[in-house]
Amino acid sequence: MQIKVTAPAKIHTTIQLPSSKSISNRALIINALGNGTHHPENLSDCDDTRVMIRALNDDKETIDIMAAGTAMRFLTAYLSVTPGTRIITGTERMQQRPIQVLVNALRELGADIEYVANDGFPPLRITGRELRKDTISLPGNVSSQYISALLMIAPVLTNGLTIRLTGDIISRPYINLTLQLMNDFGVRAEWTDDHRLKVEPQAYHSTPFYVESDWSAASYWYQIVALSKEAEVTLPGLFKDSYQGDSQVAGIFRSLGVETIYKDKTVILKKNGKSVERLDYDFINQPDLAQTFVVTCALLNIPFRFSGLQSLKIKETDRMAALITEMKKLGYILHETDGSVLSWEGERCTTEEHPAIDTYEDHRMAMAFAPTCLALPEILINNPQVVSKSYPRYWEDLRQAGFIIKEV
Ligand SMILES: O=C(O)C1=C[C@@H](OP(=O)(O)O)[C@@H](O)[C@H](O)C1
Ligand SMILES: C=C(OP(=O)(O)O)C(=O)O
Repeated sequence: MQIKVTAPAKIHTTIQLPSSKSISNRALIINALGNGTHHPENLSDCDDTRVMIRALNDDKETIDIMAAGTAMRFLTAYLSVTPGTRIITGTERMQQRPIQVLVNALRELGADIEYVANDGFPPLRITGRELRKDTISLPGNVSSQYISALLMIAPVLTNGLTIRLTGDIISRPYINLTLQLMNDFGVRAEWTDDHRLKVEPQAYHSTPFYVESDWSAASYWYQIVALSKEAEVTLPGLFKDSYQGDSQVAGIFRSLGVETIYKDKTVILKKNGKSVERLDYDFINQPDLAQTFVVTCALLNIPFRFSGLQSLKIKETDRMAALITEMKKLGYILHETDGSVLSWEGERCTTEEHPAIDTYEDHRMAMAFAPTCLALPEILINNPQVVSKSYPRYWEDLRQAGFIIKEV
């Protein structure tokens, strides 16, 4: 399927964003580990949360988590301490996303995990058992989801867990998000130094919990305001002191001329037109925002150097390669350095006449490229349904804001 997206001249709208999938999936795992009696409220309705709910509620032998990285990693740890034998698998891409660091860590703690096909990758066959070892060391520079997965099971391990992280730590706000959620469910879990986490054995307490809106999804509305001539967008369900690291999007977009007004658990985005001349930023803590800023800066003609992007190669697609290829269709030549930096110094090539953006089964490719129609006559997006991974109503919300979306 392919759609053509055309932009309105002005935007003045209120958008109800999806709930955070990162918070939803943590709340679900913690609730299951604590045999919670309160069900988390306002859960995301996205694919990644749906597969998590299904996995926790069904007792089928094989669990298919499709493309959900959090579900794959969190459930691998969860199943390692839950009675029974299950196979966990996902899409073809999920079977190429590495899980060895987590499997090695869990095996070292005593877990029974086998690779069903290729060593280091899903599918996995897991038999739950008691884990008694209480210290583990693992690299912090591959995916923070491995660390979050270990942290969430840590309080129910017989002797608790001390986790030592080696190397640089990527996506640290997601580890802090996990600690925060554990805390909300009555468990003390904390950093004891910059590279060490400690959790004593203790029980989770069931508690009413309401999931906030998704700041990563908000980033596309910031982008829309930045690329519009005239726009004001109200986003209920977001607030300043959010648990989500991607709430930093507000500060970065401020330098691209978008002002954020915080008002009673609602934010209002307004264009102030005051933009920097170039943007250099380290995305090590907010990898999911990289696509939004690559596309926005180039279309605003703002040269950039974005570092800390090493994890982009193992996400829904190789996002570095996908960005380079698709931006070229729009006439922008990006450069990759050392697998972790993407930069653009203003170099242009011929723009394709009717560019059609490939989405590579990556929701963020579709969502970050659709707003380009604000600066172009129109944009074509291939396989637009990929947005359901995190933001199923994305296209409906664009329509509500005045965009015209037609199947071609
Ligand atoms: O823990 C989480 O909820 C997430 C952590 C990040 O992954 P990495 O830690 O693999 O960078 C992020 O990219 C992903 O979308 C969600
Ligand atoms: C990387 C992402 O998700 P995950 O790793 O959980 O599949 C994402 O949503 O951008």
